[in-house]
Amino acid sequence: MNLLPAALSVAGLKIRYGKREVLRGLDLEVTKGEIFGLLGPNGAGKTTLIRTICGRLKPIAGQVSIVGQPVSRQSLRRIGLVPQDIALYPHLTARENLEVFGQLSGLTRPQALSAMEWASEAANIRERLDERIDILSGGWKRRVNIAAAILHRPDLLILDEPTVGVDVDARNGLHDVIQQLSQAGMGVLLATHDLDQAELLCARVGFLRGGVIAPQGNPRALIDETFRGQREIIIELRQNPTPAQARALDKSGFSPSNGSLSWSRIGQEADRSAAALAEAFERAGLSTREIRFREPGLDSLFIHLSRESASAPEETAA
Ligand SMILES: Nc1ncnc2c1ncn2[C@@H]1O[C@H](COP(=O)(O)OP(=O)(O)OP(=O)(O)O)[C@@H](O)[C@H]1O
Repeated sequence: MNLLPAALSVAGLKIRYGKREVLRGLDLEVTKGEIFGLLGPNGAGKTTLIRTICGRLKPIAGQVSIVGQPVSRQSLRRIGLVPQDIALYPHLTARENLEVFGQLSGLTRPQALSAMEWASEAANIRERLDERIDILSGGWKRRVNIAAAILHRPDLLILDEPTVGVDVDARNGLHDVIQQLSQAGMGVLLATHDLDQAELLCARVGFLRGGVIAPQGNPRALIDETFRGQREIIIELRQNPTPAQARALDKSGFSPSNGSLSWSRIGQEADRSAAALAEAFERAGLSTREIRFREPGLDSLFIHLSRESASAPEETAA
């Protein structure tokens, strides 16, 4: 049993924009040392949730606690936020940026120096400290942004899409940094569209849809519970389907997975049914380049849940 307060605890959170309730009784807990992956389609409310946790939006109901304390000037200081857009001074060096952020977070000069030392090590940016931000690549900027956000050693680190616009090597470097910060005891809330990243880094993930986070759990366990041994069939087409063909594919349970040439569906089909499927596609005027099967991943679950949400009726507050 964990008797320490969670890094973040959200209970029954409701947020409304005008008549539209975007968060409808949302519950979430991120423990210290945990990386929680916040997933959800565009417009589901991830930014709204992050803004509420950071005290920028006032809920109409529910509570947010940061290390056991309700949102206040004091408790907000225990959060480090790395926003989606790089928030650094482009004409200053990484070191100068950290100095500015150190001053802004109210640290004395000696405290700021030791914080800079620690944060540069933790974000692995020592070798670039004296370079100007505007000449750094996306990955390095992101790491400097993380260093700036952790200067005050927060208990909760919120990362909003940290690997957007970052190449593969830099993405791996960022993953190492995030993992080390969680191992050092920070709770990490990672909002991401990168499902491979979530599967790799997060012990738990949650899908924000319909104003709540459901389901939540270990990625592998959620995949196994949902698909129960079924496999994903992926069909690569030779040419884009017409709108009518795309509608027919959608009706048969297929979703486009990577542009409109690749379609996938979860099913019971065995390898030997690939030929029969290819024939059925040919009859519908769709020539197939490849049909393959694989174990479903978090991306398959995401597509499955997004389809479910899309077919659910939209609710509006009275
Ligand atoms: N200030 C606002 N006034 C009215 N509606 C808003 C406001 N901010 C966001 N919304 C709406 O609330 C919903 C949730 O928006 P939000 O930006 O939180 O989603 P998101 O999950 O962060 O999306 P994305 O992944 O695209 O960043 C959207 O339908 C959006 O249009």
